[in-house]
Amino acid sequence: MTEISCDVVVVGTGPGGEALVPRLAKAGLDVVAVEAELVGGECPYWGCIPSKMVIRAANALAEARRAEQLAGSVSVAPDFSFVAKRIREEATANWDDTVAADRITAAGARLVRGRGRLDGERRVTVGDDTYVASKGVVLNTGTTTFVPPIDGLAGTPFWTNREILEAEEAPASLIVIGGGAVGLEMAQAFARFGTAVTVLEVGPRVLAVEEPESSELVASVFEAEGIGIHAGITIDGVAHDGEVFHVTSGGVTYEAERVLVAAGRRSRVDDIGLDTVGVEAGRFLTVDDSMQVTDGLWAIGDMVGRGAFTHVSMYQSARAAKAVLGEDLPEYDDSLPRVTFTDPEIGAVGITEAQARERGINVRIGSTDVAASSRGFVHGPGNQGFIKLVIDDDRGVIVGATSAGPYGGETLSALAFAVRAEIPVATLVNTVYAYPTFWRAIESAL
Ligand SMILES: Cc1cc2nc3c(=O)[nH]c(=O)nc-3n(C[C@H](O)[C@H](O)[C@H](O)COP(=O)(O)OP(=O)(O)OC[C@H]3O[C@@H](n4cnc5c(N)ncnc54)[C@H](O)[C@@H]3O)c2cc1C
Ligand SMILES: NC(=O)c1ccc[n+]([C@@H]2O[C@H](COP(=O)([O-])OP(=O)(O)OC[C@H]3O[C@@H](n4cnc5c(N)ncnc54)[C@H](O)[C@@H]3O)[C@@H](O)[C@H]2O)c1
Repeated sequence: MTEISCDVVVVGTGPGGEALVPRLAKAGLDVVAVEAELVGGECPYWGCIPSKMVIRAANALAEARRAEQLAGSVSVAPDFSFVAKRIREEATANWDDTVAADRITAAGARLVRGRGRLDGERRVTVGDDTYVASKGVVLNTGTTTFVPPIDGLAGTPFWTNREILEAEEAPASLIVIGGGAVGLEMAQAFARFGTAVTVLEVGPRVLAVEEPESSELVASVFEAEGIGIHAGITIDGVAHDGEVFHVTSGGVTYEAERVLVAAGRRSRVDDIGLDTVGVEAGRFLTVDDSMQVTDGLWAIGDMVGRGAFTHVSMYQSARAAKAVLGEDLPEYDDSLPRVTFTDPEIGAVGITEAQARERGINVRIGSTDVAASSRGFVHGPGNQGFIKLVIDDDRGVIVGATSAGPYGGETLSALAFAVRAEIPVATLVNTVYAYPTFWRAIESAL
């Protein structure tokens, strides 16, 4: 066992860790980055980027089909190989992280390939080496796919987000277990490539973390596109006969060429030696607003349970950098903007109506139908959407908002600033909204 000294060890380089390492190295610290798989984590290789490329391609197909109603006849022949190629050549370099790894070493940090494990305070072991960090350790070990304990599932060749984003062709049929962001985004995108898709969701509604209106909108659009949505069901068993999956639920058997397990994520907190520093993690690792777990130990990203999004991980990375460098930190922004990239996009920020009522807020709701707005009317096919504002009537500010519709994630930006900066509703009402934009619908909702 060799002991190697340094200032900071970053264990896991998801998007936040990947950004943190050069930032600390450029500030003059001796930084060691430990990565078990690919530098950059899930987002660039099996998450955000390739999934959004599939969605971009699928939406182009959907728009081409809509042109039939707007601009004349169009012939669409979906071919998944185009996006499969783009994912290989433009997004992931065939799942090769050389460029990202070089960025780390070029910044003066050391990159150690392997699985890191805490070995007492400020110590991380990788293989035969133990890194002793004078300032401390930052954990960014992320999540893995949660595979629900469904009878028979474990022994089958099911797909996770990784296999579906490595696919070279769209399967003829697909059963999606889980109607959250991963399941819904992939369900619609593959359906637009011609895959027959069925979504099975154990909860009472899909996209349950968002407003009920968002769930209803997505379900109705999906059903109109021929996607089967079954919520409030229990999956009794999964079998694979060598060619076809058989998924049974309440006396019904669904059959498909592929099954995608998109039933949530599990934090990688079990095998990273937290016991050696006296920390017990539940589903997530608890941190304070400076991302500190205990003295000399920080954590960022999905594993801290403050929103499993790349932008959250990056925000926390910047905070952890300041904390490690001993710089002052402003208050934590917990406004949590987020976008589910279905079509229509479901953008949301802050808290939902139900959460506001649970908190005892004197709630006033503003809402409007995007399809009925001037821009929605002009847009025509694919114009479904709504804007919903959750207003704290006592304080006169918006505490949560949903922007669902075409470019709903972009329209969200105005609402994200309104929530974050607590712009008074009176000011928002006394504002000019450009005509005819989608964001002008915010005025109607107000
Ligand atoms: C299909 C899909 C689509 C998504 N789309 C979006 C999106 O559009 N927008 C968005 O904001 N978010 C999206 N997300 C979520 C986003 O990918 C995550 O929030 C983001 O990757 C941040 O994760 P993280 O930094 O916590 O860890 P991860 O990305 O999981 O990275 C953790 C890293 O740590 C490494 N590691 C783990 N254990 C060890 C160890 N012991 N030693 C060394 N290394 C270790 C892993 O190999 C990995 O590289 C998506 C996720 C999925 C699955
Ligand atoms: N656009 C984006 O920003 C984006 C896209 C994808 C993922 N993400 C992030 O990744 C996280 C993980 O996404 P996810 O969709 O895997 O998880 P999720 O937790 O959002 O959704 C999982 C769904 O699976 C359901 N489920 C669980 N067990 C089941 C079972 N046995 N049978 C049927 N359904 C079951 C749950 O009720 C839930 O609705 C998200 O919470 C999000 O933060 C973000």
